[in-house]
Amino acid sequence: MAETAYKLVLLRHGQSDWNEKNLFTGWVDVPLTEKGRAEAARGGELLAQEGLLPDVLHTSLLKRAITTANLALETADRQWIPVKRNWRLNERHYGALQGKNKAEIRDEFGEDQFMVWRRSYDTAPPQLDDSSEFSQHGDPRYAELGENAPRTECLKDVVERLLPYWNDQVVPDLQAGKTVLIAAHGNSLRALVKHLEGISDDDIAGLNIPTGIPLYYELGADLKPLGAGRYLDPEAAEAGAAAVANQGAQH
Ligand SMILES: O=C(O)[C@@H](CO)OP(=O)(O)O
Repeated sequence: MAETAYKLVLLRHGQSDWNEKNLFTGWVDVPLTEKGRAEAARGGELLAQEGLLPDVLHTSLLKRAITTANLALETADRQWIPVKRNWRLNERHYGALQGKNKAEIRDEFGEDQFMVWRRSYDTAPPQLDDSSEFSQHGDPRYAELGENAPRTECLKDVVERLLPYWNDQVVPDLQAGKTVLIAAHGNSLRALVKHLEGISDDDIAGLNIPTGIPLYYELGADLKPLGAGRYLDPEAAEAGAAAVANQGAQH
């Protein structure tokens, strides 16, 4: 008998305005660039070519993920599928770094501190003040969070807030035999991949997720990957991940 194989596709949004400008973004709701829109459409093309047609979509509450999913599904002719959106799929809240240039932060604080803030598992950047122009304080989409809305997060915080959504909302869709598309972000997807693949707290620092390229997993009945995750365009994914890793060096 064939092994159970749940089908899961992870898609980081295409290039955003602030990816292009090399700014820490987090929960700031920035749009895609034209390049990002093209990446998203190409992502949909890859899904269609592979016959990986999503039955249900889960997105964050941020327009770069929402637009990416819309464009990909339009290309794959799957605009009609049901959609669930949740803040638990949002990018990591980048605290006081939101809106700051990555290369300038690296220059000002040094490579070590920069890497701790950017890729350590359990050290969050300083909190973002509610009065900052880059704060989400008072944003109606986070009303349900009240005073518990994050003002900064480390990756560990993201794992902790993401897993209840994974278990309660995504897993039932997989178990119902649906091909699930999750359109989200560099760090919320790093958190999910860490969980799925059992990557250690140290090793996750070296994992970077490229923009706009579907990452496909087959999961067994125990919800663990049956093999390695597979990017539908592996060459572009390798180049894209290297570009993400290198962002602090780009002036
Ligand atoms: O700025 C951000 O929100 C994220 C993703 O773009 O950046 P990083 O890859 O540096 O964690």
